Amino acid sequence: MGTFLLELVKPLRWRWVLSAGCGLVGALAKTAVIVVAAQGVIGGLSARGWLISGLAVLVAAVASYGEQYFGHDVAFRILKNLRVRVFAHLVTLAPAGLDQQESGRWLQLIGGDIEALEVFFAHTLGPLAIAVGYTLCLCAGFLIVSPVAALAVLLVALLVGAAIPLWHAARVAALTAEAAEAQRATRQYVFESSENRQLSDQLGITEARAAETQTQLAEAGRLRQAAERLQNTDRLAVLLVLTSGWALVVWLLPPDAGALALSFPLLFAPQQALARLPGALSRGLDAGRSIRALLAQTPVPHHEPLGQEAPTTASADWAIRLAHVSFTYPGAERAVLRDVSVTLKAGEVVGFVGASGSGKSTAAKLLMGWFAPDLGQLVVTEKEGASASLRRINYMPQCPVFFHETLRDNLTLSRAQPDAVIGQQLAALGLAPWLATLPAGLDTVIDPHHLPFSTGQAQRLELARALLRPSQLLILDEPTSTQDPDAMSRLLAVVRREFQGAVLIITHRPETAAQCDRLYRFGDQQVASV
Ligand SMILES: Nc1ncnc2c1ncn2[C@@H]1O[C@H](COP(=O)(O)OP(=O)(O)OP(=O)(O)O)[C@@H](O)[C@H]1O
Repeated sequence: MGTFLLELVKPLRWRWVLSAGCGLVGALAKTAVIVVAAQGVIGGLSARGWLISGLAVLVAAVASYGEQYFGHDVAFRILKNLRVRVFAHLVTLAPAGLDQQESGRWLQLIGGDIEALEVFFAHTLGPLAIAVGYTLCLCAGFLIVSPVAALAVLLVALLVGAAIPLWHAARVAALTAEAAEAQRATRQYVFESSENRQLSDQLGITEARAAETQTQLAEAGRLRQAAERLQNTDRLAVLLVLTSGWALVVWLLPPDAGALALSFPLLFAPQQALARLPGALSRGLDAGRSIRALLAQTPVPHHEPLGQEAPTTASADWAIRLAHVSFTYPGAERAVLRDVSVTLKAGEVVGFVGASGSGKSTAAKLLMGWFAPDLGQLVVTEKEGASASLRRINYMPQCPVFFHETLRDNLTLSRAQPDAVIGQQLAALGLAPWLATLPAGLDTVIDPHHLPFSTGQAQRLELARALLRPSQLLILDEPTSTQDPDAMSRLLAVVRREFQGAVLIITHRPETAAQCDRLYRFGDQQVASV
């Protein structure tokens, strides 16, 4: 873990050293101001004393600024670098690696863990380095006056800066872990509730979910408050250590070191700043562990990436085939498919039918190259059987997905495409009358939480999106589940007319299956051609 964290800060080490250096100089300058002021209280200040304290105030101010500036510079650069790395890695894991993963986990990682690491570098490592350097300088200062008093200073510094924070951490560790878990669960719940707001409205459970969110937030708050309360006992312990140390040092110091004796209780601010260190340290280490685990996650073996060449439509000879394929999901014990072969050819509409869980979507994912088969092959051919690379595939998932963008951008996925072409596609799918009701037309901004269309229209819009993007294979996952039989026939007729590539339909509906050219029936790890 240490190596991973050091690796993050390595390119920024000089900025970090500058921040810690400024912090140390600032702390020493503040101490000089305190001692000179104590001297003033005891015997009045000479002109030299005023000059020294004036200079020390100036140095302390500049050094504090430097510490904050460089410290935050390091922290925000780490924040940026980590976010870029994590997002880039998520892209390499998608889609198979993110399949069936909890969104709350990603939110916690991106929102909570990366920020915890930023805090770790800005408010944990820096103060630790400053406190260690400062304690050494303080002991050296006292050593000149009295070696025994220097030992007492070291003891107080260790108690305030290490023993009390560690004692605090031991009591607070379980609470912190529980609070982090509560936060993750709350994020997942809030995320799901807002994503499925429409469904909650339909079922009349929106208020119940809102109340549950309040309860979860209150629980997370309660855990945080419990951790805060523990700090009061720490403050008391620090007060006790400082007053006993003070009495001891006053007794040990020679009479002419009155300024040091008087200022003693105010000399341990850098050590007191470490009060929360172990908590932040363990939170930082936990966050580091989850981020490292994500970055170490290797992409699921999949087919070679889709070709980068310009989008293409299928030639008449184009075909894609799973040949004698067996597949078990990573970590699962039972194979979903065993020695299965299916072929899809340009111009054909093929249906996958079979019971729920029989492996229809899995076969589609293998065709899309999300996963590589354990045995057998994914074969793509064109022009009289010559092998070809897997190019553009369009997948229309069961649940339509819309972004908070204009209708145009939702349909073209931000590619330049003439409005006339989009309009024709919508008209072909029977959506022209609906489009005419939108005052802003294609410029209408779609709010994913308040969709301005029905579920059936949403599926047709998704199909329009798929047809607007030239591809060789179009996979429709239950495309007609919310369509009435007439609308369904029209929809399939449009697909046949508008699309030249191979079409795969995954369906449970006999009416849809009846309209396919060929069917594959899935069941018990096997597939039969019907
Ligand atoms: N990412 C995954 N990781 C592990 N197991 C999975 C994953 N996706 C699906 N499965 C399992 O693989 C089996 C086949 O699932 P699949 O989704 O392919 O079935 P299906 O025939 O498409 O079902 P449905 O008609 O309900 O969509 C099921 O037992 C399912 O639980």
